Amino acid sequence: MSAELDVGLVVAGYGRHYVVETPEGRRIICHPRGKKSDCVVGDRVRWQPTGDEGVIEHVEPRRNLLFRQDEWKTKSFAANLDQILVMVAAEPVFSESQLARALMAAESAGIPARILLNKADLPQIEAARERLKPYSAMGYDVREVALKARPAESRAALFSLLQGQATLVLGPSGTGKSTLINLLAPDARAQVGEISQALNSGKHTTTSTQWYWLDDTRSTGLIDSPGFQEFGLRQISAQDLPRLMPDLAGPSQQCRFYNCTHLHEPGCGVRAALEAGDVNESRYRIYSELFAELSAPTRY
Ligand SMILES: Nc1nc2c(ncn2[C@@H]2O[C@H](COP(=O)(O)OP(=O)(O)OP(=O)(O)O)[C@@H](O)[C@H]2O)c(=O)[nH]1
Ligand SMILES: [Zn+2]
Repeated sequence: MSAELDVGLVVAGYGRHYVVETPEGRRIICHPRGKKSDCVVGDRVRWQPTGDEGVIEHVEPRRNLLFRQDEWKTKSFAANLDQILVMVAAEPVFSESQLARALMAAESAGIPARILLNKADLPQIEAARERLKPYSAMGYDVREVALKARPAESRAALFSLLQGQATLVLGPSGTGKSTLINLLAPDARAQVGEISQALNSGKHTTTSTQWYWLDDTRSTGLIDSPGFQEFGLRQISAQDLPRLMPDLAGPSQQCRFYNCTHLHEPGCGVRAALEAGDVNESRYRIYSELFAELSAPTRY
């Protein structure tokens, strides 16, 4: 690798096209060298100009990478993250399994995660709060906002959480991700810019991963990624599940058998904690479902 190559940050990815930002803030369309498209938003890269565009020659080693994996494919969200903000809302009713999976993927990648509960102005907030109680009890930071109903207050509360960090926002459709981006990065459209709009013509803009700066000094980054249906966790082995679930980790140390599956063995610490009410039933159900899913042989 030549030291003369320019450095850059990957700020958007559209299939095989990437947008790379220079340290001065200029954005250039780049293509990776070779066939494999192996860079993701958040990557630090070395590139060189080829006319108006550029070629990515080298991807710097990553600090971390958040991805999901099913039987057939691995999908990367972003790299070099400081934290993940998993968004849910009072309505639509969120899937606890999806929430748990996002948190476990983050744990497995070694990235801190927080939970953001939106639409606190709606009456359904009570039920959502109740469902999130086990998550605060197991140590997750759960914040409530009303992005649309109380924007100024929500903005202030979020800024201190995000300042100086690179944060990936994950959340199902309808939770308020666009509302969040527009509230925190009022120039979001301009940041996506003509380059990206041209690359993305014909497609809906939220189908690509996009990095937004929240401040003029470009030190606070918010990354929005496309919605998805399934959050596969094939990168995790069934035996590793309790380690990635903070409420099960402790009890699983108490099991009589070192290779306890926590499903039927005598002297199981996890099931004892479940019976004592220290582990929530829905969490145990999520564990059992994931255990079955990750223990099943791949079908091809
Ligand atoms: N009541 C209430 N509604 C909100 C709040 N924040 C956002 N909404 C509404 O929730 C709906 C979804 O918000 P979006 O920001 O479009 O959600 P999204 O997550 O980007 O959804 P997609 O565009 O489908 O990915 C919109 O109708 C918003 O007006 C809030 O604080 N309270
Ligand atoms: Zn056990």
